[in-house]
Formats: sequence, structure tokens, C-alpha cells
Amino acid sequence: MVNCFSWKDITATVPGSPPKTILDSASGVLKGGQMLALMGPSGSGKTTLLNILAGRSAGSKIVHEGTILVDGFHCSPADFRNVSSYVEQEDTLIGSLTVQETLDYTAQLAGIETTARKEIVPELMAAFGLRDQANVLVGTPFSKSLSGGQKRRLSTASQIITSPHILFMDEPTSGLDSKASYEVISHVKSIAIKRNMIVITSLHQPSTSTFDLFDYVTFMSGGQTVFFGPTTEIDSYLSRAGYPIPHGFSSSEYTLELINKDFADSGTAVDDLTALWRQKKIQFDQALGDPPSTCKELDVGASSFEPVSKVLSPIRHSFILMRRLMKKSTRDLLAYHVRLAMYLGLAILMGTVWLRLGYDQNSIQPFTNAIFFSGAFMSFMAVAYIPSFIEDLRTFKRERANGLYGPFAFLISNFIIAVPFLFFITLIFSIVTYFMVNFRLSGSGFFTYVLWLFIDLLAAESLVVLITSLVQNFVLALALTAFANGMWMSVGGFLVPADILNVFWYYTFYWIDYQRYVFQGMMFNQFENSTYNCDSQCHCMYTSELQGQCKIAGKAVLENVGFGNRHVQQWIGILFAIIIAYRLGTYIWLRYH
Ligand SMILES: Nc1ncnc2c1ncn2[C@@H]1O[C@H](COP(=O)(O)OP(=O)(O)OP(=O)(O)O)[C@@H](O)[C@H]1O
Repeated sequence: MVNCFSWKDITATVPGSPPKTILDSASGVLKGGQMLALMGPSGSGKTTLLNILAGRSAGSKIVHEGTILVDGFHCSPADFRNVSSYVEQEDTLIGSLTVQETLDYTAQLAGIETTARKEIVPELMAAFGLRDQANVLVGTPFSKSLSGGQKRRLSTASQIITSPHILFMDEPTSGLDSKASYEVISHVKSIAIKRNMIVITSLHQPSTSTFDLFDYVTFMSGGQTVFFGPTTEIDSYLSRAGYPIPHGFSSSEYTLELINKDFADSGTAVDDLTALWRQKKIQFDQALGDPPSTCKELDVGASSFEPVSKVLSPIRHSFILMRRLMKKSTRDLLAYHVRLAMYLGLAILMGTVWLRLGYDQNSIQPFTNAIFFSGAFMSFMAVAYIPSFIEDLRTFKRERANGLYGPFAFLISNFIIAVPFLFFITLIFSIVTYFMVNFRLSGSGFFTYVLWLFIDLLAAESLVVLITSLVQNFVLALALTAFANGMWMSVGGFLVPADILNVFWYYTFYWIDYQRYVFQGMMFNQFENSTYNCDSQCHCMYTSELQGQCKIAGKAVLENVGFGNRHVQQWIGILFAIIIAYRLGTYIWLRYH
């Protein structure tokens, strides 16, 4: 249990000449069960202070210093993650899970035992006013279910389930009306009191009733502290400073207007109040000088709730994540059903365009084109996985930052759940295209076709996972994946034969082009054991040993496109090496970012 959280002289600057001060000597102290609101006009430094206190990155190029103590002691980042949780401004909930499932899976990932979980989940739903929505889906773009306020409450509840001793919330009421804002904060307050939890939240323009729920407030302006103290003292403090609150104004509303330098009529109020706070801060810092004794004097009751949790292995986490993903994949229209429909549509398009090709020489080029098209477009359409993976990635980042699990469990569960689905997609696509196009009629021919397309899709999806993890932005991931797949198509030896491909592409990307190995494998599958009729005058487009019978042996087609020998095992080996390299690259990147 954390009895006391204090920070002293937190200063943040962006180096340069001159350096830009973002936060100047912010200090504060809170006891267990207390709630603090960080308030100030836009750009006053609320988010920066919140992130520094939460042990998160303050922002690129920002350097900060100062002391942060938990019960009077410095805390390692890992220990701090174990005692704290952070509710981000954006809800990163999984739309296709119900309220109850969302909380239950988070509890499982946090290692809370089944019996304890069965008590905690209903208790939290009741505490956050979500009991009636227990079996309601959070909501996807196709089916809106929970309201904004309910989502915010669920996001907060799912951070609280891990029993943090200190909870950070970034503008938890943004986008909510005053009633919904009040509900969110009052639910948090009741839990904070019950569990002796410290809550620190940045806040914009709260209503009076919401503001009154906080025990402490710090007002900031331009990185300077204007006030830190009990919310009940702000009125008298301002009166003593010569700025009594006019009739009809609430204290938070008036203070915010007073300290907003963007308003021309703010006059010298900010400077006066900052100077006043500096004087008061000397006494305040003296009191903060020995936080352990300051905090020990406080009468803090024991937390009423300490869940039974244990540290889980990455394998155990992977199993829980797999169960959660399974549930999501059976419900998430965009992630799986739309993609399945898209591949089916593509298969029907291909099957009708290349409908029932005959086995004469005029069909050789269309067969080759059909093989190229199926491999290349299967890979290209893997971009449709980006929205769903981005959602998973956001959830992972949030849960990881709160110490639930790491990139190994995330990536392995994601891969294992994707495999059967990708196989199913490939099978459906192949059943339609193989027989409609009239590829070589044989069982082994069909299954070899399925195998190549399946590996193709595995590689394409691994590429999507790598690029999306690198850039973590939908539009960029889409553009880069489309570019990469366009490149693999161009340099794979079909559009420009390998022997005339320019040396740069030939000695670099040609050799690591997964689409090239798939194309070669599928070409051998079709042409190695099939024959084609020459024209009615026995003119043959390709010379082969069957010319005397007015036929072309498929092998002659392979030789013509420069495919000498068949090295299927080697190609499959290279493809799996590429898939492993993509996945490993993703792991290493996520591990360190
Ligand atoms: N990485 C950064 N590099 C340079 N300046 C930054 C950086 N991050 C924030 N700032 C600046 O620091 C100041 C404080 O930013 P911060 O986001 O903490 O304010 P805020 O009070 O949370 O604002 P808002 O309410 O608009 O979110 C702003 O002037 C902002 O432009």
C-alpha cells in the first residue's frame, strides 16, 4: 500500500539557445485516498507534469529533473509500473468484447486468481455503474454500443482492476458532458477512498460538482505553479491575494480565466499569483523535505481490497491473449469477415476473368498471368489487416505500459491465432480460383497451389505486422505496405525477367523477394507436368521434345522464363526465413520501443 506520493522541484526544459522552460519547479504531496486535479490553460504543462510523475516519456527532446518519491523512497521504473496505472485520453478498448469480458481478461492478464476475479469483476462493474451493461459489446465502427461516458468508465475500471496504488488519468472527462464527467470522477473517487488509492488527473474546465470531488488542485500557467493545495482553500487564497471570486463564478472557472495569458485582460494576475506561490512554496518545500515522516504522521486506513495476483509467465500470458483474440476474431466484422469477403470477391473476379482456360498454347501466357495475379494480389490485399492490427497494437501498448505483459506474448498469440484464419482464407480462395481457371487437374497440384498461397499470405501478413509496428500510424503503414508490395511485384522476375533486371534490384531485393519464390513454386506446379497444344498448323510458340506431336511440354515454358531447376525445399526454406526475419524484426523493435 502506498501512503504517500510526493514530488519536488520538477523542472522540464527543451534544450536550445535559449532553452525553453516547460515546467518550473513543480512540487506536491498526496496521501493515500486523495485525488489531485492538474488544471491550467492549454499549453500550461499539465500533460508534461502528469507524464513525468507517471514515469512516462515527457516528450521528445524534453529533459527533466526533480525528485519523485513513493513513501519517501525513490522507485525503479519497473517497481513504479507495479504500483501505478495510467488511463490514457483515448479509449483503447477492444470493440468486440463485452464490458464483463474486457474486465475479466484484464484481470486474468494481471494474474488475478479465478475466485478473486469472480468477486472483483462484478464489484468493479457495480462501482462504475456498468452492471446493467455487463453483457453489452463495447462497440465497433459497425455497431455502436456503449456511450462515450460508459467507455471512459470502462477504460478506467480496466486500469483499476490491476489494483494500482497510484492512478494517473489524462483528461478523463474530455469529450464528455458535465453529467458523464461527474459520473466518471465520482466512481473513481469512491474506489480511491475504498482502496486508499492516490489519483492524479489532468483536467479541462470541470463543472463545479466535478471539481468539488477533488481533494487537491494544482493550477498551472505557462509551466509555473500558481497554486497547489486543497480545493476548499482556493477561494480564500485568491481573496487574500487580492483576486476575490466575483459573484456568479465558480472558483475553478474564475481561476482558469485569471491565469490564462491568452486573454488580453488577464493583466498581472499570473505574475502576482506566481510570485505569491513562490513565497509560499518555501514553507511547502520545507515540509516536503522529509516526506516519509510527513506521511507517516497521516492516518491512512488499510486498503479494503488486495487482489490475489501472481506473476505469470509469457507462455501463460500468450494463452490468455489467444483466448481473447479468438473471441475477438469470431465477432470482429472488419478484422476477419470483411477480409474473408474481400478475398472471396477477388477469387470470383479472377475465376471469371480467367474462366476455364484451355490447354493450347494461347493459354500459356494467361496461365502465367493468373499465377502472378493470385500470388501478388493475395499479398497486396494483406493491407486490409492493418486497421485490426493497429487496434491490437494500441491495446498492447497500453497494457504493456501498465506492466501486464510484453511483446513476446503479444506477437506469438497474434501469430498463432492468425495461422488457421489465413489457411481458411487461402483454402476458400484456392477452391474458387483453381477449378474456375482450370489449373492442372490433380490433387497434388491443388494442394501445392494452396501451400504456396498460404506461405505467401503468411509472409505478406508478417510484413504488415512489421511495418505497422515500425510506424504505428494507419496512413503511413498503408502507404509503406502498398509501396513494399508494389516493389516485390516489380522485382520478382515476372514483370522484368531476372536476366535483364538492373543490377541494383537484382543483387538486393530480388533475392529477398518473398513473392518471387511463391511465383516460381506456383509456375513449376502448373507447368512442370502439363502439356499444351500448338496451333492447327503445328506452329509451336516454344520448342520442346513434344514438338513432333504438335505439343509443347510445360518445362519448355519454365526454361523460357529462365527457371532452370526446381528447388522447392530451398524456396520454402527461404520463405520461412523471410517470415521469421519479419517477425523477429517486429519483436526486437517492440522490445525496445
Ligand atoms: N516535445 C516537445 N517539444 C517542445 N515543446 C513541447 C513538447 N511537448 C510539449 N511542449 C510544449 O510544452 C508546453 C506544455 O505542453 P503540455 O502538453 O504539457 O500542455 P497542456 O497543459 O497539457 O496542454 P493541453 O491542455 O493543450 O493538452 C506547450 O507549450 C507545448 O507546446
